[in-house]
Amino acid sequence: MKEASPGYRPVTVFVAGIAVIALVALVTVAVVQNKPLPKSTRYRYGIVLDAGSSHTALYVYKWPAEKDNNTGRVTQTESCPGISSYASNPQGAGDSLRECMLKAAKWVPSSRHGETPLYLGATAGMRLLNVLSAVEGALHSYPFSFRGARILSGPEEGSFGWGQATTGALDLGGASTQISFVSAHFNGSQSPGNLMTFRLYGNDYDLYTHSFLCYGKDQALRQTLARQTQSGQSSVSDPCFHPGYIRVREYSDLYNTPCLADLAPRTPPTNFTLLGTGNFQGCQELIKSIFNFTQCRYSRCSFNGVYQPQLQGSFEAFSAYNYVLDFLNLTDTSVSLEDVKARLREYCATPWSLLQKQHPTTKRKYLAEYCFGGTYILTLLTEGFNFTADTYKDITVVRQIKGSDAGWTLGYMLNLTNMIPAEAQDTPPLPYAGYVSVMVVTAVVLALILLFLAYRLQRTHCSKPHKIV
Ligand SMILES: Nc1ncnc2c1ncn2[C@@H]1O[C@H](COP(=O)(O)OP(=O)(O)O)[C@@H](O)[C@H]1O
Ligand SMILES: [Ca+2]
Repeated sequence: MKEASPGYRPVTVFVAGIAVIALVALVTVAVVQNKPLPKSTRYRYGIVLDAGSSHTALYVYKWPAEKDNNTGRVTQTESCPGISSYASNPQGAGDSLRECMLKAAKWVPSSRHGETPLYLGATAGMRLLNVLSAVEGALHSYPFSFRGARILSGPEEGSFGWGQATTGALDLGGASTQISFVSAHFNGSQSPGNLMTFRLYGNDYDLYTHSFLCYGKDQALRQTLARQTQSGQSSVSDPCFHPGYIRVREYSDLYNTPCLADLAPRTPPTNFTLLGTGNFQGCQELIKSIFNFTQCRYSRCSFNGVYQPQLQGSFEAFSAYNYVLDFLNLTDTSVSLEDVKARLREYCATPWSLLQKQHPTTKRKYLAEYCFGGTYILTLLTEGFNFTADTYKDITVVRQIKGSDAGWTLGYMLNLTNMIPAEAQDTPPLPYAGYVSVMVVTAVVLALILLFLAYRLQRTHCSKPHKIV
Protein backbone atom coordinates (compact mmCIF):
# COMPACT_ATOMS: atom_id res chain seq x y z
CA MET A 1 0.00 0.00 0.00
CA LYS A 2 2.03 2.94 -1.24
CA GLU A 3 -0.67 5.33 -2.35
CA ALA A 4 -4.04 6.03 -0.82
CA SER A 5 -5.12 7.77 -4.02
CA PRO A 6 -2.91 6.72 -6.91
CA GLY A 7 -1.78 9.58 -9.23
CA TYR A 8 -2.72 12.29 -6.80
CA ARG A 9 0.60 13.01 -5.16
CA PRO A 10 2.81 13.17 -8.26
CA VAL A 11 0.44 15.77 -9.82
CA THR A 12 0.44 17.84 -6.66
CA VAL A 13 4.19 17.66 -6.38
CA PHE A 14 4.56 18.60 -10.06
CA VAL A 15 2.28 21.62 -9.72
CA ALA A 16 4.05 22.67 -6.55
CA GLY A 17 7.40 22.38 -8.32
CA ILE A 18 6.22 24.54 -11.21
CA ALA A 19 4.89 27.10 -8.74
CA VAL A 20 8.22 27.24 -6.92
CA ILE A 21 10.12 27.70 -10.18
CA ALA A 22 7.67 30.40 -11.32
CA LEU A 23 7.96 32.22 -8.02
CA VAL A 24 11.76 32.16 -8.11
CA ALA A 25 11.74 33.35 -11.75
CA LEU A 26 9.30 36.10 -10.96
CA VAL A 27 11.29 37.43 -8.05
CA THR A 28 14.55 37.20 -10.00
CA VAL A 29 13.10 39.16 -12.93
CA ALA A 30 11.58 41.72 -10.61
CA VAL A 31 14.84 42.29 -8.79
CA VAL A 32 17.28 42.10 -11.69
CA GLN A 33 15.40 43.42 -14.69
CA ASN A 34 13.41 46.40 -13.66
CA LYS A 35 15.13 48.54 -11.11
CA PRO A 36 14.05 52.16 -11.32
CA LEU A 37 16.66 54.21 -13.14
CA PRO A 38 19.09 56.06 -10.91
CA LYS A 39 17.96 59.64 -10.37
CA SER A 40 20.52 61.23 -12.66
CA THR A 41 19.50 59.10 -15.67
CA ARG A 42 15.78 59.09 -15.08
CA TYR A 43 15.18 61.92 -17.54
CA ARG A 44 16.26 62.70 -21.04
CA TYR A 45 16.71 66.17 -22.44
CA GLY A 46 16.65 67.92 -25.77
CA ILE A 47 17.41 71.53 -26.69
CA VAL A 48 16.01 73.48 -29.62
CA LEU A 49 16.89 77.06 -30.50
CA ASP A 50 14.15 78.77 -32.52
CA ALA A 51 15.91 81.60 -34.33
CA GLY A 52 12.95 83.73 -35.38
CA SER A 53 12.82 87.14 -36.97
CA SER A 54 12.25 89.02 -33.73
CA HIS A 55 14.24 86.97 -31.22
CA THR A 56 15.71 83.54 -30.58
CA ALA A 57 13.75 81.29 -28.25
CA LEU A 58 15.51 78.54 -26.31
CA TYR A 59 13.48 75.43 -25.46
CA VAL A 60 14.83 72.77 -23.12
CA TYR A 61 12.63 69.67 -23.16
CA LYS A 62 12.76 67.08 -20.40
CA TRP A 63 10.90 63.77 -20.30
CA PRO A 64 11.01 60.46 -18.41
CA ALA A 65 13.58 58.18 -20.05
CA GLU A 66 11.15 55.27 -19.89
CA LYS A 67 8.62 57.10 -22.05
CA ASP A 68 10.08 58.11 -25.36
CA ASN A 69 6.64 58.97 -26.62
CA ASN A 70 4.88 62.28 -26.62
CA THR A 71 3.93 62.29 -22.95
CA GLY A 72 5.21 63.72 -19.74
CA ARG A 73 7.20 66.41 -21.47
CA VAL A 74 8.23 69.52 -19.59
CA THR A 75 9.66 72.61 -21.16
CA GLN A 76 11.79 75.42 -19.92
CA THR A 77 12.04 78.43 -22.17
CA GLU A 78 14.23 81.45 -22.36
CA SER A 79 14.23 84.43 -24.67
CA CYS A 80 17.59 85.11 -26.29
CA PRO A 81 18.77 87.79 -28.75
CA GLY A 82 17.69 87.55 -32.39
CA ILE A 83 20.51 86.43 -34.69
CA SER A 84 19.19 87.97 -37.90
CA SER A 85 20.26 91.40 -36.72
CA TYR A 86 23.88 90.21 -36.86
CA ALA A 87 24.02 89.94 -40.66
CA SER A 88 26.96 92.35 -40.78
CA ASN A 89 28.66 90.89 -37.70
CA PRO A 90 28.25 87.08 -37.82
CA GLN A 91 30.75 86.49 -35.01
CA GLY A 92 28.60 88.58 -32.71
CA ALA A 93 25.63 86.27 -33.34
CA GLY A 94 27.44 83.27 -31.85
CA ASP A 95 28.57 85.28 -28.83
CA SER A 96 25.05 86.65 -28.30
CA LEU A 97 23.69 83.20 -27.48
CA ARG A 98 26.28 82.56 -24.78
CA GLU A 99 24.18 83.61 -21.81
CA CYS A 100 21.27 81.47 -22.97
CA MET A 101 23.44 78.41 -23.56
CA LEU A 102 24.90 78.71 -20.07
CA LYS A 103 21.35 78.63 -18.70
CA ALA A 104 20.65 75.48 -20.71
CA ALA A 105 23.83 73.93 -19.31
CA LYS A 106 22.50 74.58 -15.81
CA TRP A 107 19.05 73.12 -16.49
CA VAL A 108 20.42 69.89 -17.95
CA PRO A 109 22.38 67.80 -15.40
CA SER A 110 26.01 67.67 -16.48
CA SER A 111 25.98 63.86 -16.63
CA ARG A 112 23.44 64.16 -19.48
CA HIS A 113 25.12 66.95 -21.46
CA GLY A 114 26.94 64.70 -23.89
CA GLU A 115 23.87 62.84 -25.06
CA THR A 116 21.50 65.81 -25.13
CA PRO A 117 20.73 66.77 -28.72
CA LEU A 118 20.97 70.47 -29.57
CA TYR A 119 19.32 71.87 -32.70
CA LEU A 120 19.03 75.35 -34.12
CA GLY A 121 16.30 76.11 -36.62
CA ALA A 122 16.13 79.51 -38.29
CA THR A 123 12.87 80.73 -39.73
CA ALA A 124 13.61 84.36 -40.39
CA GLY A 125 14.37 83.16 -43.89
CA MET A 126 16.50 86.03 -45.01
CA ARG A 127 20.20 86.55 -45.72
CA LEU A 128 21.20 84.39 -42.83
CA LEU A 129 23.70 81.95 -44.27
CA ASN A 130 26.84 83.68 -43.03
CA VAL A 131 25.28 84.22 -39.63
CA LEU A 132 24.27 80.56 -39.42
CA SER A 133 27.77 79.24 -40.03
CA ALA A 134 29.19 81.53 -37.34
CA VAL A 135 26.49 80.36 -34.93
CA GLU A 136 27.23 76.72 -35.79
CA GLY A 137 30.85 77.26 -34.84
CA ALA A 138 29.80 78.77 -31.52
CA LEU A 139 27.28 76.03 -30.70
CA HIS A 140 29.92 73.32 -31.25
CA SER A 141 31.81 74.72 -28.29
CA TYR A 142 29.13 73.66 -25.78
CA PRO A 143 29.10 70.18 -24.21
CA PHE A 144 25.86 69.09 -25.91
CA SER A 145 25.43 66.82 -28.89
CA PHE A 146 25.05 69.57 -31.49
CA ARG A 147 23.13 68.30 -34.51
CA GLY A 148 23.32 71.33 -36.77
CA ALA A 149 21.82 74.72 -37.55
CA ARG A 150 19.62 75.12 -40.58
CA ILE A 151 16.94 77.23 -42.16
CA LEU A 152 13.52 75.60 -42.00
CA SER A 153 11.50 75.67 -45.17
CA GLY A 154 8.05 77.28 -44.99
CA PRO A 155 6.28 73.89 -45.14
CA GLU A 156 8.51 72.57 -42.34
CA GLU A 157 7.76 75.57 -40.16
CA GLY A 158 4.05 75.11 -40.76
CA SER A 159 3.86 71.35 -40.41
CA PHE A 160 6.02 70.88 -37.30
CA GLY A 161 3.80 73.41 -35.56
CA TRP A 162 0.92 71.18 -36.45
CA GLY A 163 0.45 68.73 -33.59
CA GLN A 164 -2.87 66.97 -33.48
CA ALA A 165 -4.30 65.18 -36.45
CA THR A 166 -7.69 66.82 -36.21
CA THR A 167 -6.56 70.34 -35.43
CA GLY A 168 -5.14 72.88 -37.85
CA ALA A 169 -2.35 75.25 -36.82
CA LEU A 170 -2.13 79.02 -37.29
CA ASP A 171 1.23 80.61 -36.50
CA LEU A 172 1.88 84.34 -36.79
CA GLY A 173 5.54 85.37 -36.50
CA GLY A 174 7.25 88.67 -37.10
CA ALA A 175 8.36 87.96 -40.67
CA SER A 176 6.07 85.19 -41.87
CA THR A 177 2.82 83.42 -41.10
CA GLN A 178 1.80 79.77 -41.54
CA ILE A 179 -1.46 77.96 -41.96
CA SER A 180 -1.65 74.14 -41.81
CA PHE A 181 -4.60 71.76 -41.71
CA VAL A 182 -5.79 68.38 -42.87
CA SER A 183 -8.43 68.67 -45.55
CA ALA A 184 -10.50 65.96 -47.15
CA HIS A 185 -10.50 68.14 -50.27
CA PHE A 186 -6.73 68.15 -50.63
CA ASN A 187 -4.38 65.46 -51.89
CA GLY A 188 -1.76 67.68 -53.44
CA SER A 189 -2.91 67.19 -57.03
CA GLN A 190 -3.75 70.88 -57.51
CA SER A 191 -0.78 72.25 -55.68
CA PRO A 192 1.94 69.71 -54.76
CA GLY A 193 4.08 72.41 -53.12
CA ASN A 194 1.53 72.73 -50.32
CA LEU A 195 1.44 69.04 -49.46
CA MET A 196 3.25 67.46 -46.50
CA THR A 197 2.52 63.79 -45.95
CA PHE A 198 2.90 62.24 -42.52
CA ARG A 199 2.65 58.76 -41.19
CA LEU A 200 1.70 58.97 -37.52
CA TYR A 201 0.65 56.14 -35.21
CA GLY A 202 -0.29 53.96 -38.16
CA ASN A 203 -2.29 56.60 -40.07
CA ASP A 204 -1.39 58.60 -43.16
CA TYR A 205 -2.12 62.30 -43.23
CA ASP A 206 -2.11 64.68 -46.17
CA LEU A 207 -1.45 68.02 -44.60
CA TYR A 208 -2.06 71.28 -46.43
CA THR A 209 0.47 73.89 -45.36
CA HIS A 210 1.58 77.28 -46.60
CA SER A 211 3.99 79.88 -45.28
CA PHE A 212 3.54 83.48 -46.36
CA LEU A 213 6.87 85.25 -46.18
CA CYS A 214 6.53 89.02 -45.52
CA TYR A 215 3.08 88.52 -43.95
CA GLY A 216 4.26 88.15 -40.37
CA LYS A 217 3.09 90.95 -38.09
CA ASP A 218 6.21 93.14 -38.38
CA GLN A 219 6.68 92.80 -42.12
CA ALA A 220 2.96 93.33 -42.77
CA LEU A 221 3.14 96.57 -40.78
CA ARG A 222 6.10 97.67 -42.87
CA GLN A 223 4.13 96.87 -46.01
CA THR A 224 1.32 99.16 -44.88
CA LEU A 225 3.82 101.90 -44.09
CA ALA A 226 5.37 101.45 -47.53
CA ARG A 227 1.93 101.93 -49.15
CA GLN A 228 1.72 105.30 -47.42
CA THR A 229 5.23 106.53 -48.14
CA GLN A 230 5.71 105.50 -51.74
CA SER A 231 6.03 109.02 -53.01
CA GLY A 232 8.46 110.08 -50.33
CA GLN A 233 5.96 111.78 -48.02
CA SER A 234 7.34 113.62 -45.03
CA SER A 235 4.31 112.91 -42.90
CA VAL A 236 1.78 110.08 -42.78
CA SER A 237 -1.64 109.92 -41.06
CA ASP A 238 -1.92 106.27 -40.14
CA PRO A 239 -5.33 104.87 -39.04
CA CYS A 240 -3.63 101.85 -37.37
CA PHE A 241 -2.01 104.01 -34.67
CA HIS A 242 -3.80 105.75 -31.82
CA PRO A 243 -4.91 109.40 -31.92
CA GLY A 244 -2.10 111.51 -30.49
CA TYR A 245 0.60 108.97 -31.41
CA ILE A 246 3.57 110.68 -33.08
CA ARG A 247 6.81 109.10 -34.12
CA VAL A 248 9.59 110.12 -36.48
CA ARG A 249 10.87 107.24 -38.58
CA GLU A 250 13.79 106.92 -40.98
CA TYR A 251 13.16 105.90 -44.56
CA SER A 252 16.35 103.84 -44.72
CA ASP A 253 15.27 101.92 -41.65
CA LEU A 254 11.77 101.17 -42.95
CA TYR A 255 12.83 100.00 -46.39
CA ASN A 256 15.76 97.94 -45.16
CA THR A 257 14.01 94.60 -45.73
CA PRO A 258 13.77 92.22 -48.70
CA CYS A 259 9.99 92.37 -48.29
CA LEU A 260 10.01 95.93 -49.59
CA ALA A 261 12.76 95.49 -52.18
CA ASP A 262 12.32 97.85 -55.14
CA LEU A 263 9.45 99.66 -53.45
CA ALA A 264 11.48 102.45 -51.86
CA PRO A 265 10.84 105.92 -53.29
CA ARG A 266 13.77 107.10 -55.38
CA THR A 267 14.75 110.28 -53.58
CA PRO A 268 12.96 110.24 -50.24
CA PRO A 269 13.70 112.67 -47.42
CA THR A 270 15.59 111.17 -44.48
CA ASN A 271 12.58 110.89 -42.20
CA PHE A 272 8.83 110.84 -42.14
CA THR A 273 6.50 111.63 -39.25
CA LEU A 274 3.94 108.99 -38.36
CA LEU A 275 0.73 110.46 -36.92
CA GLY A 276 -1.91 108.15 -35.51
CA THR A 277 -5.58 108.72 -36.32
CA GLY A 278 -6.99 105.61 -34.62
CA ASN A 279 -9.58 104.45 -37.08
CA PHE A 280 -10.31 100.73 -37.20
CA GLN A 281 -12.16 100.82 -40.52
CA GLY A 282 -9.45 102.86 -42.21
CA CYS A 283 -6.82 100.52 -40.76
CA GLN A 284 -8.62 97.50 -42.15
CA GLU A 285 -8.85 99.09 -45.62
CA LEU A 286 -5.14 99.87 -45.51
CA ILE A 287 -4.29 96.31 -44.50
CA LYS A 288 -6.48 94.88 -47.25
CA SER A 289 -4.37 96.78 -49.77
CA ILE A 290 -1.32 94.58 -49.07
CA PHE A 291 -3.21 91.45 -50.15
CA ASN A 292 -3.74 90.58 -53.78
CA PHE A 293 -7.08 88.90 -54.38
CA THR A 294 -7.34 89.24 -58.14
CA GLN A 295 -5.30 86.37 -59.55
CA CYS A 296 -5.98 82.70 -58.78
CA ARG A 297 -5.22 79.89 -61.19
CA TYR A 298 -6.69 77.19 -58.91
CA SER A 299 -10.23 76.32 -57.91
CA ARG A 300 -9.81 78.50 -54.83
CA CYS A 301 -7.13 80.67 -53.26
CA SER A 302 -6.34 82.41 -50.02
CA PHE A 303 -4.46 85.43 -51.37
CA ASN A 304 -1.56 86.36 -53.66
CA GLY A 305 -2.58 83.51 -55.97
CA VAL A 306 -1.86 80.83 -53.37
CA TYR A 307 -4.01 77.70 -53.47
CA GLN A 308 -5.97 76.90 -50.31
CA PRO A 309 -8.54 74.10 -50.01
CA GLN A 310 -11.76 74.61 -48.13
CA LEU A 311 -11.11 75.15 -44.42
CA GLN A 312 -11.80 72.08 -42.33
CA GLY A 313 -11.87 71.21 -38.64
CA SER A 314 -10.78 73.18 -35.63
CA PHE A 315 -7.66 75.36 -35.45
CA GLU A 316 -5.19 76.35 -32.80
CA ALA A 317 -3.69 79.83 -33.18
CA PHE A 318 -0.47 80.74 -31.38
CA SER A 319 2.58 83.08 -31.34
CA ALA A 320 1.45 86.63 -32.19
CA TYR A 321 -2.21 85.52 -32.44
CA ASN A 322 -1.86 84.76 -28.76
CA TYR A 323 0.20 87.84 -27.75
CA VAL A 324 -2.17 90.27 -29.45
CA LEU A 325 -5.56 88.69 -28.77
CA ASP A 326 -4.55 87.98 -25.18
CA PHE A 327 -3.67 91.63 -24.60
CA LEU A 328 -7.00 92.69 -26.15
CA ASN A 329 -8.91 90.20 -23.98
CA LEU A 330 -10.19 88.39 -27.04
CA THR A 331 -8.97 84.84 -26.46
CA ASP A 332 -12.10 83.50 -24.82
CA THR A 333 -13.86 80.87 -26.96
CA SER A 334 -17.15 82.73 -26.56
CA VAL A 335 -15.78 85.79 -28.39
CA SER A 336 -17.41 86.21 -31.80
CA LEU A 337 -16.07 87.93 -34.88
CA GLU A 338 -18.46 90.82 -34.20
CA ASP A 339 -17.03 91.14 -30.67
CA VAL A 340 -13.53 91.34 -32.14
CA LYS A 341 -14.56 94.15 -34.49
CA ALA A 342 -16.34 96.07 -31.74
CA ARG A 343 -13.35 95.77 -29.42
CA LEU A 344 -10.92 96.96 -32.11
CA ARG A 345 -13.16 99.88 -33.08
CA GLU A 346 -13.09 101.08 -29.50
CA TYR A 347 -9.47 100.15 -28.82
CA CYS A 348 -7.93 101.77 -31.92
CA ALA A 349 -9.81 105.00 -31.17
CA THR A 350 -8.41 105.22 -27.62
CA PRO A 351 -6.04 108.22 -27.33
CA TRP A 352 -2.39 107.27 -27.03
CA SER A 353 -1.88 109.33 -23.88
CA LEU A 354 -4.75 107.57 -22.09
CA LEU A 355 -3.52 104.15 -23.18
CA GLN A 356 -0.03 104.81 -21.82
CA LYS A 357 -1.55 105.74 -18.47
CA GLN A 358 -3.67 102.58 -18.44
CA HIS A 359 -0.70 100.32 -19.22
CA PRO A 360 2.36 101.85 -17.61
CA THR A 361 4.36 98.61 -17.61
CA THR A 362 3.65 97.35 -21.14
CA LYS A 363 6.52 97.72 -23.60
CA ARG A 364 5.79 100.92 -25.58
CA LYS A 365 6.49 99.36 -28.95
CA TYR A 366 4.06 96.50 -28.27
CA LEU A 367 1.43 98.85 -26.82
CA ALA A 368 1.54 101.07 -29.90
CA GLU A 369 1.07 98.11 -32.24
CA TYR A 370 -1.83 96.12 -30.73
CA CYS A 371 -4.36 98.11 -32.77
CA PHE A 372 -2.51 97.22 -35.95
CA GLY A 373 -1.89 93.65 -34.72
CA GLY A 374 -5.53 92.99 -33.87
CA THR A 375 -6.79 94.51 -37.11
CA TYR A 376 -4.19 92.58 -39.09
CA ILE A 377 -5.20 89.30 -37.44
CA LEU A 378 -8.87 89.92 -38.16
CA THR A 379 -8.16 90.83 -41.79
CA LEU A 380 -5.71 87.97 -42.36
CA LEU A 381 -8.15 85.42 -40.98
CA THR A 382 -11.28 86.64 -42.75
CA GLU A 383 -10.11 88.23 -46.01
CA GLY A 384 -6.90 86.22 -46.31
CA PHE A 385 -7.71 82.70 -45.11
CA ASN A 386 -11.49 82.96 -45.68
CA PHE A 387 -12.68 82.34 -42.13
CA THR A 388 -16.29 83.46 -41.67
CA ALA A 389 -18.30 84.47 -38.59
CA ASP A 390 -19.25 80.81 -38.41
CA THR A 391 -15.83 79.16 -38.85
CA TYR A 392 -14.14 81.76 -36.64
CA LYS A 393 -15.70 79.80 -33.76
CA ASP A 394 -13.45 76.86 -34.67
CA ILE A 395 -10.31 78.80 -33.75
CA THR A 396 -8.85 78.48 -30.27
CA VAL A 397 -6.06 80.82 -29.25
CA VAL A 398 -3.44 78.87 -27.34
CA ARG A 399 -0.16 79.48 -25.63
CA GLN A 400 0.58 75.80 -25.25
CA ILE A 401 -0.16 72.58 -27.08
CA LYS A 402 -0.19 69.44 -24.91
CA GLY A 403 1.72 71.20 -22.16
CA SER A 404 4.52 72.46 -24.37
CA ASP A 405 4.79 75.95 -25.78
CA ALA A 406 3.04 76.00 -29.13
CA GLY A 407 5.27 76.26 -32.17
CA TRP A 408 7.35 74.06 -34.44
CA THR A 409 10.23 73.28 -32.04
CA LEU A 410 8.87 70.16 -30.33
CA GLY A 411 7.70 68.57 -33.60
CA TYR A 412 11.09 69.36 -35.16
CA MET A 413 13.02 67.71 -32.34
CA LEU A 414 10.75 64.65 -32.17
CA ASN A 415 11.06 64.20 -35.90
CA LEU A 416 14.85 64.52 -35.99
CA THR A 417 15.33 62.20 -33.03
CA ASN A 418 12.90 59.66 -34.57
CA MET A 419 10.65 59.86 -31.54
CA ILE A 420 7.37 60.20 -33.42
CA PRO A 421 6.14 56.64 -33.94
CA ALA A 422 5.01 56.08 -37.52
CA GLU A 423 3.14 52.95 -36.49
CA ALA A 424 0.68 52.44 -33.70
CA GLN A 425 2.21 50.71 -30.70
CA ASP A 426 0.78 47.19 -30.17
CA THR A 427 1.05 47.17 -26.44
CA PRO A 428 1.57 50.30 -24.46
CA PRO A 429 4.62 49.86 -22.23
CA LEU A 430 3.75 49.38 -18.57
CA PRO A 431 4.79 52.23 -16.31
CA TYR A 432 7.15 51.23 -13.53
CA ALA A 433 4.52 51.43 -10.78
CA GLY A 434 2.16 49.23 -12.82
CA TYR A 435 4.94 46.74 -13.45
CA VAL A 436 5.73 46.46 -9.75
CA SER A 437 2.04 46.02 -8.88
CA VAL A 438 1.62 43.20 -11.40
CA MET A 439 4.74 41.49 -10.08
CA VAL A 440 3.64 41.75 -6.45
CA VAL A 441 0.10 40.51 -7.08
CA THR A 442 1.31 37.56 -9.16
CA ALA A 443 3.91 36.63 -6.55
CA VAL A 444 1.31 36.75 -3.75
CA VAL A 445 -1.10 34.56 -5.71
CA LEU A 446 1.64 32.03 -6.43
CA ALA A 447 2.67 31.98 -2.79
CA LEU A 448 -0.94 31.36 -1.74
CA ILE A 449 -1.20 28.44 -4.20
CA LEU A 450 2.00 27.00 -2.76
CA LEU A 451 0.75 27.30 0.80
CA PHE A 452 -2.53 25.70 -0.17
CA LEU A 453 -0.82 22.77 -1.89
CA ALA A 454 1.54 22.27 1.04
CA TYR A 455 -1.42 22.24 3.38
CA ARG A 456 -3.21 19.59 1.29
CA LEU A 457 -0.09 17.47 0.98
CA GLN A 458 0.28 17.51 4.71
CA ARG A 459 -3.35 16.56 5.29
CA THR A 460 -3.11 13.68 2.81
CA HIS A 461 -0.07 12.49 4.68
CA CYS A 462 -1.64 12.70 8.15
CA SER A 463 -5.02 11.14 7.37
CA LYS A 464 -4.21 8.11 5.25
CA PRO A 465 -7.26 6.06 6.26
CA HIS A 466 -9.56 8.65 4.71
CA LYS A 467 -9.84 9.15 1.05
CA ILE A 468 -9.47 12.74 0.21
CA VAL A 469 -9.51 13.83 -3.31
N1 LIG B 1 4.30 90.02 -25.50
C1 LIG B 1 4.18 90.45 -26.77
N2 LIG B 1 3.25 91.37 -27.09
C2 LIG B 1 3.11 91.79 -28.34
N3 LIG B 1 3.84 91.36 -29.37
C3 LIG B 1 4.80 90.44 -29.12
C4 LIG B 1 5.01 89.93 -27.81
N4 LIG B 1 6.02 89.02 -27.88
C5 LIG B 1 6.40 88.97 -29.18
N5 LIG B 1 5.67 89.84 -29.91
C6 LIG B 1 5.72 90.07 -31.36
O1 LIG B 1 4.94 89.06 -31.99
C7 LIG B 1 5.50 88.75 -33.25
C8 LIG B 1 5.72 87.28 -33.36
O2 LIG B 1 6.66 86.89 -32.41
P1 LIG B 1 7.43 85.52 -32.61
O3 LIG B 1 6.45 84.43 -32.80
O4 LIG B 1 8.43 85.39 -31.52
O5 LIG B 1 8.12 85.87 -34.01
P2 LIG B 1 9.35 85.22 -34.78
O6 LIG B 1 9.17 83.75 -34.71
O7 LIG B 1 9.23 85.76 -36.17
O8 LIG B 1 10.57 85.69 -34.08
C9 LIG B 1 6.74 89.59 -33.40
O9 LIG B 1 6.34 90.73 -34.12
C10 LIG B 1 7.08 89.98 -31.97
O10 LIG B 1 7.73 91.23 -31.92
CA1 LIG C 1 8.29 81.78 -35.14
